[in-house]
Amino acid sequence: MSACSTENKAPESIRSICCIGAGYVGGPTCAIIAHKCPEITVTVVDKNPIRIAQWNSDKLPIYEPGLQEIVMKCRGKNLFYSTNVEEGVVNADLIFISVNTPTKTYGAGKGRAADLTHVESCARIIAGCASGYKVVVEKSTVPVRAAASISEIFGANSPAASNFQVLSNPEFLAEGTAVADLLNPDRVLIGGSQTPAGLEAIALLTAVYSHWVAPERIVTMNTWSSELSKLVSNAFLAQRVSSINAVSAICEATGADISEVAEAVGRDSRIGSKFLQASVGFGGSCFQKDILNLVYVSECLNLPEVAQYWMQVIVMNDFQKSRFAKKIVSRLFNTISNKAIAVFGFAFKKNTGDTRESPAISVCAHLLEEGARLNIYDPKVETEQILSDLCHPGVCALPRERIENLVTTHADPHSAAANTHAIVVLTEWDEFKTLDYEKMIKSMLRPAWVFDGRKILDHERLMDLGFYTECIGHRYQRPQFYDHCNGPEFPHFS
Ligand SMILES: NC(=O)C1=CN([C@@H]2O[C@H](COP(=O)(O)OP(=O)(O)OC[C@H]3O[C@@H](n4cnc5c(N)ncnc54)[C@H](O)[C@@H]3O)[C@@H](O)[C@H]2O)C=CC1
Ligand SMILES: O=C(O)[C@H]1O[C@H](OP(=O)(O)OP(=O)(O)OC[C@H]2O[C@@H](n3ccc(=O)[nH]c3=O)[C@H](O)[C@@H]2O)[C@H](O)[C@@H](O)[C@@H]1O
Repeated sequence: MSACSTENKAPESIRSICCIGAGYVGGPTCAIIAHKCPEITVTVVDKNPIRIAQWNSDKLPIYEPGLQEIVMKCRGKNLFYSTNVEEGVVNADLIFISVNTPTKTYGAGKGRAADLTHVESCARIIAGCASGYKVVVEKSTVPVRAAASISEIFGANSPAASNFQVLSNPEFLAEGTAVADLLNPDRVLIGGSQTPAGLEAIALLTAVYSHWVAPERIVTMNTWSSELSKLVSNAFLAQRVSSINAVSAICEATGADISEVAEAVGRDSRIGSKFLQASVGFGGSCFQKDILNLVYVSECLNLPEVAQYWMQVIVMNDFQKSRFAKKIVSRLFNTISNKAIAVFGFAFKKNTGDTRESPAISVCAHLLEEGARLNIYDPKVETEQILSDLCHPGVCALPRERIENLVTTHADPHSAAANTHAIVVLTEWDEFKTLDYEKMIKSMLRPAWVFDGRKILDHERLMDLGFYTECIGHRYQRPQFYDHCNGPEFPHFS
């Protein structure tokens, strides 16, 4: 397959890479490495045969703009996908561990700590089959000092593995922009032991990224700083979203506009304008999990005030999601039982089909528990995924059969909106901005509502067309309607 080093000493350069984990990170990252480093053989391995078959097919398992073209260009040349994890490991100079590290759902640290089962299993597989010189790179997001556990597993299981160098190289790509982020990263972070052998391994990995990343963007540091920096980066980003969302509630109550406030605040160069887009709440597989991880690390270090500080970011996010869902019920005369509602968007953000921790899941669950019938449209999320998310234990109090009865997925937004009382926008897909709302309102029941959880629609125009609207962070109702809705005499029919 490839010529990796069989000796114990470091090769002059990395010729062969294996990535364990063909997911949202391993897949795109390795495609870019293969694309930019034609002399390196890159093999992505995964224990999930379906995922590997999809990577080897014309329909990739994940949607990322620009990814398909790069995979098609490199696949079969220097980019391979396989279920044979051991073979991939044995043949590589450098091994990325890019497996999932979800929040623990059992035992010590349940609901907070990162579940490192998959990382540990990779370490044991590597220790069990690899020899010669290997650089093992933590790409997965892990708690600080996880690399020490990997080294310990190596040392305890195999004399050969006790010399493997373990680096931390966390990934900062965002879904939907993974290709652009990987091609032009703000920084590549590499942490390693500050010994001669550690520095040698850091240099080898640096040389891989140097094929396309400028030297000043490759930051090296000690392993623990690198591991912690990843958790802290996500915590800071999520904290900005929760901060602006907290202010959005004040805007809705006062008549201030969150976009104007965000612009005014973000114009301060010390604050900056990014990640100040108010929304129905942040989602995605990582923000919540990584903050919980940070909370758990803080608790374990007997720093309860630090733990509570970061926990508040999640508390605010939960508040935002439930505040939005409750507002929908309230505006629809406090009862949505048996009312049809169109849901536009189910992915956790635009340009991805990923629904992990999507705010749409909890908002839809809330509406279903109130008895609503949901017509869901998302351009990239499959029906089975939507049902599986809503029927997942602990998400919605209703039995699966009832959820399946109440939820209908649609292949186009116009059919989703027909005969409904309201449209609820939960993902900021660009196509929602240019839909024919004039045609749509004619097929809806009156009053026809739009609840814009992403602040992407032209509400003045929607109101001209006859819609009543609600939007995160801004009051759009005409004054007389607003007074009616919010006054003490607001009718309660339930
Ligand atoms: N999704 C994202 O945008 C980002 C994720 N991360 C981090 O990267 C890591 C991976 O995340 P995703 O790619 O989203 O996860 P994912 O769930 O999409 O992919 C992980 C893959 O690892 C495979 N796997 C697990 N254990 C295995 C084993 N022992 N042998 C072979 N394959 C195994 C699974 O089958 C799965 O296909 C996580 O730690 C995450 O926090 C970091 C930055 C961005
Ligand atoms: O570790 C990870 O998994 C990744 O997590 C995030 O990336 P991602 O979750 O893919 O997407 P983001 O663009 O960060 O959006 C996260 C959530 O916040 C929401 N968001 C984001 C920005 C904003 O201003 N407002 C807002 O509500 C998005 O809609 C989405 O639901 C980080 O941006 C990446 O740097 C990191 O690598």
